[in-house]
This record gives sequence, C-alpha cells and structure tokens, in this order.
Amino acid sequence: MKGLRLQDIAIARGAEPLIAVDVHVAPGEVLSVMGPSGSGKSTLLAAVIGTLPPGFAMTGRVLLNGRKVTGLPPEDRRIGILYQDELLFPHLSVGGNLAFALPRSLRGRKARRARVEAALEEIGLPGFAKRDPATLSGGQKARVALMRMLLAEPEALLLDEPFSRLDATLRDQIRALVFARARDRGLPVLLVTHDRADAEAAGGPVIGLGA
Ligand SMILES: Nc1ncnc2c1ncn2[C@@H]1O[C@H](COP(=O)(O)OP(=O)(O)OP(=O)(O)O)[C@@H](O)[C@H]1O
Repeated sequence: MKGLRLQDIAIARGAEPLIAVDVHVAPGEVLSVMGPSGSGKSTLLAAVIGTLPPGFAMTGRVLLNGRKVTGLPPEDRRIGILYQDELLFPHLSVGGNLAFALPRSLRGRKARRARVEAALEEIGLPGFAKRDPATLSGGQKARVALMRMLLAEPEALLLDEPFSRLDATLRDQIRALVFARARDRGLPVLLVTHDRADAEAAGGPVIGLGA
C-alpha cells in the first residue's frame, strides 16, 4: 500500500505506556499530531525514523509504501525529518549543507554542484552556495534546511514544529512550500504542531496524543 502506515504502534517508557497509534497517511496527505507538552509527539517521530532513545520500547510496525522499515537503521528508511532548530552544519557552507544530502548515486562534482545551484534557485536563494549559514536570516535558514531534507529524496516527511520560530509571514510561506512539495511528490507527512493554524493549513486529519 502506498503511503505511511503506522500499524498498531505502542510505545512505553519503562513500564509506563506513552503512545498508542494506528494510522495510515496517504501520499501527499499531512497528518497533524497534536497534544500537550510531554505527551510523546517527538517520541512518535523518533520511533518512525528509528531514533528512539534508550529506555523506550516499541511494538508494532512502520510500513512505507508497503516496505517494512521498522528494524532498518534510520539512514536506510528514506524518511526526511525537519526539526524546530534547523540544525544546518555550521562548519559547512550553504552549498556544502545541501551537497551533503545529495544521493551518492548522483556522480561527478559538476553535476552535484549544478544540482545544488538549481536547488538554491528553487528556494529563491541563487548564488548563496558559498555563504556561511551563520550569515543567513531565520527564513533563509529554514528554506535551506527544507531543501536539504528534500534533496535526499525521502519517501516520507516528518516535521517537528518546524514553523514555530518563524514570524507570521514567513511561516505561511514556508508552510505552503512544504505542503506543496509534499503534494507534488506524493509524500506522506507527519506534522507535529502546537498550532491549530498549522493543522488547518495542512488540511489533513488530526490526531491527539496524551490526556
Ligand atoms: N531521551 C529521553 N530520555 C528519557 N525520557 C525522555 C527522553 N525524551 C523524552 N523523554 C520523555 O518522554 C515523554 C515524551 O516526550 P516528547 O518529547 O516525545 O513529548 P512532546 O509531546 O514532543 O513534548 P513537547 O511538545 O514539549 O516537545 C516526556 O515525558 C519526556 O520527558
């Protein structure tokens, strides 16, 4: 089945049950995950991507386009994740940050450089390849981080409050950009958010965690 299936997922911290989820996210659909602080929203994303911290245990299966990814290391799952703190590598240039994400199958320095330049154009930052990430504005960093995630050619996107630090205008722009990309590429999206407006803009189903 196409899309992202979280099948009978149950996560416990020690003996204490934290999350129980059973959902299917269709290609291009955004599932918003809401709930109070500490209810396990980030933990759910960690389980899907395969970075659950020690002390947590999970049962159930994650299927991506019919492929069982539970049990695979994070780098083999083909799932992109974007965090609230954009986490660009500070010791790499903007172009270096993007090149880092390119699939190894794209061979040749020239071809890789051209792909990076095309990506920068797509996010309205042509000629930014040599810039130090520290010299970018918040919105520019957010766009680079988003593009870095997309260049890795993921089959699903996980977004952990990626818009919450942006001002209202940028927030609308970046949000629209991510959702449009997800729709165009038919990527299922899990969006963790505190903000009803994010869920409304996403237009998809909403699940609530915790009390
Ligand atoms: N690395 C960790 N080790 C131990 N406990 C953790 C760890 N990370 C999170 N927790 C605990 O697991 C529970 C769920 O945390 P999680 O970060 O998933 O919640 P959240 O809903 O994303 O919260 P927030 O909205 O504040 O980001 C919390 O009680 C938290 O303290």
